[in-house]
Amino acid sequence: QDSGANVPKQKHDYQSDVARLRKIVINSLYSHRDVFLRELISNANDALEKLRLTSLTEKEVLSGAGDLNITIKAYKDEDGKGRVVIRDTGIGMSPEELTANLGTLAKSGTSEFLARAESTDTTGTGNLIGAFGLGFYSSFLVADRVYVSSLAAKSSRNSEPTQYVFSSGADESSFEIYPDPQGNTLGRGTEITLVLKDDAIEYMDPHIITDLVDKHSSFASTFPIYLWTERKETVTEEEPAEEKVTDDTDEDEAVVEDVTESDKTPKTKEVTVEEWIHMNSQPPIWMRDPKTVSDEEYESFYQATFKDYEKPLAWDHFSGDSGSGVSFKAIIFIPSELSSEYWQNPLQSNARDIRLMVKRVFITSDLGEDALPKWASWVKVVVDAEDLPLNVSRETLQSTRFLKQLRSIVLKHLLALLARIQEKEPEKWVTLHKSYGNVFKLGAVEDTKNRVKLAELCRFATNQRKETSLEEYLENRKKGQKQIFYLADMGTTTEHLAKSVFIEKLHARGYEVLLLTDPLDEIFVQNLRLWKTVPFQDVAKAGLRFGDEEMSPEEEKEEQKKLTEQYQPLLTWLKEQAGDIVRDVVISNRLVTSSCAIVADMMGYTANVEKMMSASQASVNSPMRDFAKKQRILEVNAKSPLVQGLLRRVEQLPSEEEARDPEVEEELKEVASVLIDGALVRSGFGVPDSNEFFTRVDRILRRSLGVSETAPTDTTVKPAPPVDSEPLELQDPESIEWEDYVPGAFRKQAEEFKPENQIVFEAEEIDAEGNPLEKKHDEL
Ligand SMILES: Nc1ncnc2c1ncn2[C@@H]1O[C@H](COP(=O)(O)OP(=O)(O)OP(=O)(O)O)[C@@H](O)[C@H]1O
Repeated sequence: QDSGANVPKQKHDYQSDVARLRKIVINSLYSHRDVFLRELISNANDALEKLRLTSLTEKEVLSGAGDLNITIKAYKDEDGKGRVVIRDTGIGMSPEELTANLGTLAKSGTSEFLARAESTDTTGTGNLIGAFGLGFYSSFLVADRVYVSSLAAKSSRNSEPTQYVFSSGADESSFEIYPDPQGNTLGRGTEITLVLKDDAIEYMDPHIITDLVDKHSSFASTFPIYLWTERKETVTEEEPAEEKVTDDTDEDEAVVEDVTESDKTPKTKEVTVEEWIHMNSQPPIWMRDPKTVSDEEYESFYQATFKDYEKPLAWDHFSGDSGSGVSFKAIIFIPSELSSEYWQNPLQSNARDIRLMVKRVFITSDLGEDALPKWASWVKVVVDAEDLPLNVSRETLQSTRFLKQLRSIVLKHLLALLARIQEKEPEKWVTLHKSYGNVFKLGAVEDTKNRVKLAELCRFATNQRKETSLEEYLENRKKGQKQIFYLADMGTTTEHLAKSVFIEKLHARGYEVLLLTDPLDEIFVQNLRLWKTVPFQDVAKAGLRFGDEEMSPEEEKEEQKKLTEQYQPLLTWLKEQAGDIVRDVVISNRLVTSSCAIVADMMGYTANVEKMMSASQASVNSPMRDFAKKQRILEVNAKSPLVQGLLRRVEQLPSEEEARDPEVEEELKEVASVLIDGALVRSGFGVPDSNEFFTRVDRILRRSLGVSETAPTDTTVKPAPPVDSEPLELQDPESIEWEDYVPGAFRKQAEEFKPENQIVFEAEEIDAEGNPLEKKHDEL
């Protein structure tokens, strides 16, 4: 490949993001130069896969070149520069595609990546490449100049393709596209020629190339990858060696066999034997016996196949028969982390990484929406089916029985793998749970078929320990306990929940309560309703039973009745005061130190559910919601001196109209309203009017301090000056040159404003006429 001096060349500027990316690549990634080879091999593999897929419906694309393979050749050109040429017989690119694919970046998250890479030092950038992948631009890590020659596959849309060249130097801000002066030499596909930088000449060494392919790319392709080599051999004159292109080294050994039988010493000479070595000749790992595959091989395979630069957390390699007569081999992988994209929209996420092969030939990784439930859409799977027809289209595939069976096969193995980690690998389990914990809760809600297994994987904090499974919770239940107690308040901390008024008594008595802070938790318990026949009980709701009550429910009712009679005047009076907020006022059996609390009735919403509903906006004005909102009960603690005191005061209120003292009544009402609002806050609800609430608190405080309740606060303030009628001098908005916003720029500016970075000016103060003043300031 050379510059093609006599052909018309079109010059294009790189899109600005490409220019930025190339700059990062060239300037700061010296220590990651090796990545170029795997990136180019991976692109070549993708192009071959695309060709093979297209050929299922359009045979014509296969014309032009024979085998589907990738070749790598390194040599010195006539100028003594090292060149590495990577060629594939894949789908190829038209000149328009060369321009669009290599001159622009179409990846999501590009700008964010670039901003992060630009603001990090070189050491941090390695991780960033890991997360992003540099693709084709990594060529410029090792090359001064890159030529990409490409001939698109023949198709109905492009029946006479022409071979074009993309050419660009590492230091250039533009690239050129022109017809290949050598004509259509490729037959089909793409050839990338890297003119190596002088300090990257080591990449010509076949041993280094072989090592790199072995380490990173031997699993990147199911197509053969050949490396061109030459070696010196001594052969007899009669039988000179020929150049061979073969993937079988044995044949070449036969070529050099000395077969001379003459008694004369045979004449020998040294010849150069050129040979294509097949570098990835092992069968794909999913076809091998799991016992013969090392952990490193699984890891490299996963990284190359799913383009994840992190190693997988765990995997399971198995084979089986689907029951519908399809035998298969499969590996499922759990990525080290759940991608952050997942939680942005978990209910929309479809499995995109089930790579279905038929007899080693990749068919598709898009098996439709129902390929896996949403909770498991992150799992990476390679599955090779022996007995499916090779030309299955996606539509027919989706209706095959095998696909439905595949779903349950994958889920069964995934759940077994998760359970195995939980049981046998505590450290890995902790890591796994950190990333996937909530996925199991989502799964238990979504996937009713696997609900029990998924719920077994869920963990919750409690008032007694950092973490428990539902199973462990039940093991710790107290005699007679027939409910799983929980308290949910999304967005708070478990420490905060542990101090809640609702668990006062349970905690004091030694009962364990699940403390749920994630929005998913409430949905989880509401859906499960019970675990192993034991129902969940929201301790912020009516219906709480400890299970060891000494009295029978009848006796309790009797006792409650007595207390209620005793406190009736207070209960009735409080109900008048709190009529807008609660449906009833009753004596509590859940409070120890707090004077009162507001609980949701069986049909009502707890504070947490109310929060969730406001967040979702789903049914803001529904009558059901209004009804449920009013299903709250004010519970008062009969043992609280405050409540007892209030009862006494209420009892003392005269009933005869003429004896009533409105001032005393007002004062008492104020106390009650603060008590009720306080109960709302304490129970996690919002107060209807917080301003009003604090005004009342203010009045009560004044009273307790003996300060006049009516004395006004001096509220005079300096009013603003009159409206300024002078017109402002406005700048023409068109003439303003706004700088493009660069993420991270504010942080940079803030850094610059640190005191040590401030510039100190020397200046003198001047009067209105511009004369210097006597007093000098040395700093401004
Ligand atoms: N050998 C090739 N044959 C055909 N098309 C190619 C080849 N190499 C690159 N391309 C095209 O150029 C595009 C850009 O390649 P690049 O390597 O920069 O990004 P990518 O492959 O999309 O992503 P990444 O490599 O980071 O996963 C590819 O998507 C593909 O369309």
